[in-house]
Amino acid sequence: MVLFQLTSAIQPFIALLNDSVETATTNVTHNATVSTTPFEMPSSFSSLITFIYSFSALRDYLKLIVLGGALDTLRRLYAASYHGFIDRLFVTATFDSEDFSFQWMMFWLSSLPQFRQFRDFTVSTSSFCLEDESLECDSDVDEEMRRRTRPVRYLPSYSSSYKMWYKGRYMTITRSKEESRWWTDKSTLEITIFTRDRSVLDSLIMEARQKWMSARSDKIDIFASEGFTDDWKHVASRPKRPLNSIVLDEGLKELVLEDARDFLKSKQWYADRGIPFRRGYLLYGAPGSGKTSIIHSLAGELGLDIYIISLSKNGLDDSTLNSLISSLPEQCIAIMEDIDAAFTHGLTRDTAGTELENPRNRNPSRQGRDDPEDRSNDRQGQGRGQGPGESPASRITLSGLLNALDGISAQEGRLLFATTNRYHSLDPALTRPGRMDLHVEFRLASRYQARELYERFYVPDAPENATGEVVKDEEEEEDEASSDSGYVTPTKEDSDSTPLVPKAVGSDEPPKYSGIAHSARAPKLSKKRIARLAEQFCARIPERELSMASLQGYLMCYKSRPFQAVDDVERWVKETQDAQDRKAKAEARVAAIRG
Ligand SMILES: Nc1ncnc2c1ncn2[C@@H]1O[C@H](COP(=O)(O)OP(=O)(O)OP(=O)(O)O)[C@@H](O)[C@H]1O
Repeated sequence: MVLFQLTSAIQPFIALLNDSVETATTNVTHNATVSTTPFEMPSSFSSLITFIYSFSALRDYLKLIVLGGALDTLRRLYAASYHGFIDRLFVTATFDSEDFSFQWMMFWLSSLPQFRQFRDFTVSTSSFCLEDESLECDSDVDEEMRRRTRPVRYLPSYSSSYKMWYKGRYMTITRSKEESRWWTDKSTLEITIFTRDRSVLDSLIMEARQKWMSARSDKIDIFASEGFTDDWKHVASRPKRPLNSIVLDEGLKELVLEDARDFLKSKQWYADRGIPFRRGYLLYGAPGSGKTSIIHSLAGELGLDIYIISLSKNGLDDSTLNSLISSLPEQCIAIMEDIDAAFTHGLTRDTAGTELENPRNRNPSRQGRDDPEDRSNDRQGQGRGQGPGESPASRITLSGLLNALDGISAQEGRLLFATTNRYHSLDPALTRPGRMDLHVEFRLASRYQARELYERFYVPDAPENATGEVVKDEEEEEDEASSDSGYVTPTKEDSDSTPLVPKAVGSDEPPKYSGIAHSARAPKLSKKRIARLAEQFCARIPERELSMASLQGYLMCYKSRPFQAVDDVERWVKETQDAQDRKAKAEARVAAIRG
């Protein structure tokens, strides 16, 4: 039946062929009488085969196909046995540029002395180019150039394969770019070592990791998500912030640090009791009081990386959030800043399923207070610059967030830090123990904090005697008090023309000081003297009215003028209070108009 259909199908073509052969023959013989027999349609399968086989060219094609197939099979067999053989002799590892290990390997490679002997490189200033070992000629580069440009490194190029010896073993390194993914810069690094012992590869990776870690021992790595994907991306490296640079009420930072340290050591304790090995910290209180700063500082202190979870990120939904939290590494610090901002409508679990709106149009004068008006505004979808009808950017629901925090797939071993300026607007389900275990309040600056901040601000850079004190006699200090380091604040005109023109005491000619650091221009005071000034400074600061950030901002204007900072602080406090009053009155008027 099939054969019948086949033959009927090709019949028109054979007829066509007959016609064309007849026509061609007629043309070629120029009217000569030539008998041309038309093709006869084969009536059975065997006669079809015989018919096809009667063409000599087809016979040759068939032979070619069989021969080609045999050759290709032989080639494949050879390749398979060759790779099998090679696989037994070599250990091969591939590092993907989207994985962190790629950075270790690139950094390690570029610092190998034998790597420098090659002749073909890619020159790079990317983030894994750390400053400890860059170009050999870098020593000739002056300080300013160093500051203004990124360090340069030689990395493996895409076009070459590098052959070298590692601990007596032959090794090849090939870097290749993934051409199919034109929208990314994804590349891979393949390292093949001539050994049957996989521990050689282990030790190579450990060495690369160690080198990377020690080069970055003073830095913390920060990761963030891209919103639509559940991948973590390395976004920055920041120098560690010493914990003592943050001034809080006595014992507060020690409490958080000890709690975190204790948690990290207690995995077994949690396992024995069947308690999920996770810890959540809720840092709440006034804006600019050090919540974010202490998290960064703790990360440095505990040697953990920071993973920023931005709930208001465009495109983030419950399932992406869940995957993001599940894919956190076992020991890390996850931060959710301004967690209240995600709940623009004062969302509670009853409204779970409601999508959250784009946050962050905070009113600073209200932050840090439990303001009922704030919450009512929020419920109406106002007060953050987003109308009730506007489309949400983030699609997180409260139940989605709660599940992500302590659901079945939530990562174990992580420390979660959430910050908020509006503690009381948070849903109790979010703040309950198990999700937020330790609640820490950050208040506006006390006099104690103001004094500590002042002392740290003017602490001498380098100790000049054995006890670490910069010793000055009182007379010298009095001179400094009268001149306050001999520099004046620039006027608008000054700053328009030159960055800052200092005036030497008793001289009409302003000396050029280009490149002189503030610390060099500041008077060198003894610790005792600084302590006395700090006492005067803090006595003029009202208790719990100003934020630490604003005090820091004030002192920044007096970097090299500690005496003037004390003299002017009273006026500044008064002006700040007046400004706050004016703002409060304006807000009250707006509220009254709104009814
Ligand atoms: N307690 C503090 N000790 C030292 N510096 C502080 C302190 N609080 C704030 N600062 C300084 O103020 C700035 C802002 O601090 P930070 O971002 O940590 O405040 P925050 O409480 O997180 O503010 P927000 O709630 O607005 O996010 C930082 O530069 C920090 O150095």
